[in-house]
Parts: sequence; structure tokens; C-alpha cells
Amino acid sequence: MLQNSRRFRYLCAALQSFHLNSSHITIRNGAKCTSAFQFQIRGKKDDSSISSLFIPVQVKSTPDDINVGEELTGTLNKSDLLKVLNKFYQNREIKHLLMENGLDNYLQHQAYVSFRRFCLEAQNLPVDIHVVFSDILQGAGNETDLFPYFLRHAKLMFPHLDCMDDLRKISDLRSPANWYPQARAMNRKVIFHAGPTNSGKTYHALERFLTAKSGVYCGPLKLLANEVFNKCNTRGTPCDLVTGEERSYADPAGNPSGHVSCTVEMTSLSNPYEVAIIDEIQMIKDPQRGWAWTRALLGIMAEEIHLCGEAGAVDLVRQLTLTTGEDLEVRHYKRLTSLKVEDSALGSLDNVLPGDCIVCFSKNDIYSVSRTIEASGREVAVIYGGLPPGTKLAQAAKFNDPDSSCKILVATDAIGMGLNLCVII
Ligand SMILES: Nc1ncnc2c1ncn2[C@@H]1O[C@H](COP(=O)(O)OP(=O)(O)OP(=O)(O)O)[C@@H](O)[C@H]1O
Repeated sequence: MLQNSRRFRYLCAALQSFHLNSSHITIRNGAKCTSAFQFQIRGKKDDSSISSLFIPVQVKSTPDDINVGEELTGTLNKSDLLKVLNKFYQNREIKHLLMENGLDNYLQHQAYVSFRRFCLEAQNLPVDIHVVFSDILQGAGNETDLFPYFLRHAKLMFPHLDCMDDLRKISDLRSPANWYPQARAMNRKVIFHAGPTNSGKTYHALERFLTAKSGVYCGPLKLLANEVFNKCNTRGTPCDLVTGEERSYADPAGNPSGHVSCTVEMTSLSNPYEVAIIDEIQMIKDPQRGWAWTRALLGIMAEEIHLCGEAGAVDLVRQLTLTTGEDLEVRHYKRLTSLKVEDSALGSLDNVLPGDCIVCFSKNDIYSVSRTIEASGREVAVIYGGLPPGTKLAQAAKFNDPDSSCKILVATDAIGMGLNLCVII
């Protein structure tokens, strides 16, 4: 409905040519105005009202050769016109009506000055205005009869008046949930799989994903997106891969599949899916990357959204689902294996056992630790953030393979998020 409305088309036309530089924003609307409609940011000293930011379009009269108004109702005396105009402008009800039509005191004054000049300086007034003035002067009308003509003039001067409601709506950033009207139009079901790492959260969400007609998996790492992509295709569900660097199609001809595994920043908000998984949802709190989880949670067009992550994020997600008006189902999980803390320190790298993982916090440490272990004749798998996803996956697969001679993993904390590794704990 909105798209068909004149106001919306008008707004689009205005916004189509929206130019921005550091000090000056201009909206040019060639469709209706004879000159540019400017929206200019001025210095701090100016009126704080937003209205003062609009520079009026100059409205010029386009007189006919023949003064039809004069032929119909006779000549108008300019000083009489001025009296009518002043009376009109001082009328309280008129002021109130103008306010209701979006003209605050500032705009009213601007419009009045322009309308007065227009009426007094025009050689031939437009016939409708001429007749109305004539009626008023002859006692057959009231100065309030000028209202529609004044408003028409004001709207020519300030084209934004016609699309103010739409401008207000699109510039209101207080409710992010409303930024995604297509998702809001759906009846989405949100399920939070909450639990510690290695508790089977992603496993259960993925089982649902694999059986759905279509789905999107949104992961925090290229590595995880790759893992799901491979898992899905191995299980016979064609799935594409989309990361910032890579795009792979299950179909060799390059036709998109119903399932997509992507990094969360690459999530498409325009494709409808039956199931979506947003993994590691607690990342929504991350100051740098959290926006991508928020965007995915609020904007994904999926009938069923599975969020996997730490229970600590439930409250925040619940608050967000309150803003979308959606119910949140929380499923709690417990660790599948227990953690055991050693009584004594490792002491030396000679004491590293098969199934151990040494976590380092710099690439230099990775190199020195892996070299030391390899020097003692033991094979090592290495994973750190800078490795290409394929290499990381190959290293993880080598370490996980029970038949491989590689039993020790040296990695940075890049392995901490979601990657399934057969580390003995
Ligand atoms: N019910 C199950 N049957 C078979 N395997 C399972 C089951 N639940 C979990 N697993 C396996 O256990 C491992 C850990 O599960 P999963 O990745 O789902 O844990 P998670 O809670 O999502 O961990 P993280 O928070 O680290 O992502 C995976 O290899 C998964 O395939």
C-alpha cells in the first residue's frame, strides 16, 4: 500500500538524489520543484528546531497572458490584499491548522513571507486565488478560505511536508526490530539451545537443519562454516558455502542450493528459509562483531531460528525477542564429558601425551612449541587464525582421525569457538 502512495514515490524521488558531504546535505527533487530543495546542516548558532535546516524552494508565479481572474471578478487592490493576508496570518485557528499540517512557527513564517510576496508581486494571480481574494473582499468569503492555497504554496516551498511521516519513520533508529519489516511480517519461532561447550547444542540444531527443506547456518568462523558445509554435503543435503572470501556451490553448474552455510556477517536477509542456525549467539555482546549477530537475529527470514550458545546470553536475547514480539523457547544442555583439572603442572613438553592440545597465544609460541615437540619425533597438527580455512580443516581432520599418527595439537585460541576436536580431557 505504502509503495503505491504518492507520498512514498515522492520520498523515493527525493532520496534518490541524496548527496552528502561533511558539512552539507542536499536533497534534489527534480520531479515537482522548479528548483532544488535543500536540506542543509548549519552552524550551531541557528535555531535548534529541525525546520530551520530546510532551505525553502522559491515559488514563482507562472502568469497566463490573459488575467482570467481579473476578467471574471475585476481588479484587486494590493493594499486590500495585504490586509486580508495579515488577518489570515494572525488567525489562531489557521496557525493551529498549519501546525497540524507540519508547519511549525518557523515554517509558517517562512511560508507567509513568501505567499505574501507571491500575492502582492504577481502581475496576474492564479485564477483560483484571485477569485477567493475577490470573494473575501466583497464579503462573500472569509480570510480562512485562503488556507488551501496557502498550504499548497507552503508545500511547494517545503516539499518534505508531503513525506514527513515517511521520513520520520525511516529515520527513527530507536527500534532496530523495525528495520526488518520482512522478518517482522513472518511468524518466526525462536529456540535457544543453551549450554556449555561440547554439550550437543549445535548437534541438535544441525539435525533439524539437515532435515529442513531449506536452511541457513550462520557461524562465527570461516572454519565452522566450512565444517557445516562439508558435513551437510556429506550427509546428502546440498549446501553452499558463503564467506567473505569464498563462495562455493554444491551444484557444479553453480545453481544455488536450498541450504547455505555462511559466516554470520554474510547472512542473507532477503532469502526465506525454513530453518536458520545462529551459532555462538553469545557473540552478540562482542563490541566489534556483535552487530552481525544482532542483525541476523532480528532480520533473518526463517520460520524457525535456532540459537546456539552460552546460557549467559539468554536474558539479552529474551529482551530482543520482546522487541520483535516473538516467543523464545530455551532448551538447556549439559556437558557431554566432564572436565578434569590436573593436580600438577605439565613441567616439560616431553610430558605431552597423545590427545593433548597445547594452546598458545602467539604465532611465535606456536612455531617454537610445535618445533620442540616435532624434534622429539612426534607429529603435530597446527591450527591458528591466519591459516586458510581448508588448511585448518585438514589439520583438525588429521588430529581427529584415530588412524592418523598425528596425536598432538598445537593451536591458538582460534580453536575455542565451536570447532570439534578430539582433545582428551
Ligand atoms: N546426541 C548426539 N549424538 C551424537 N553425537 C553427538 C550428540 N550430541 C553431540 N554430539 C557430538 O558431540 C560433539 C560436540 O557437540 P556440539 O558441537 O553440538 O557441542 P556444542 O555444545 O555445540 O559445543 P560448542 O559450544 O563448542 O559449539 C560434536 O562432535 C557432536 O557431533
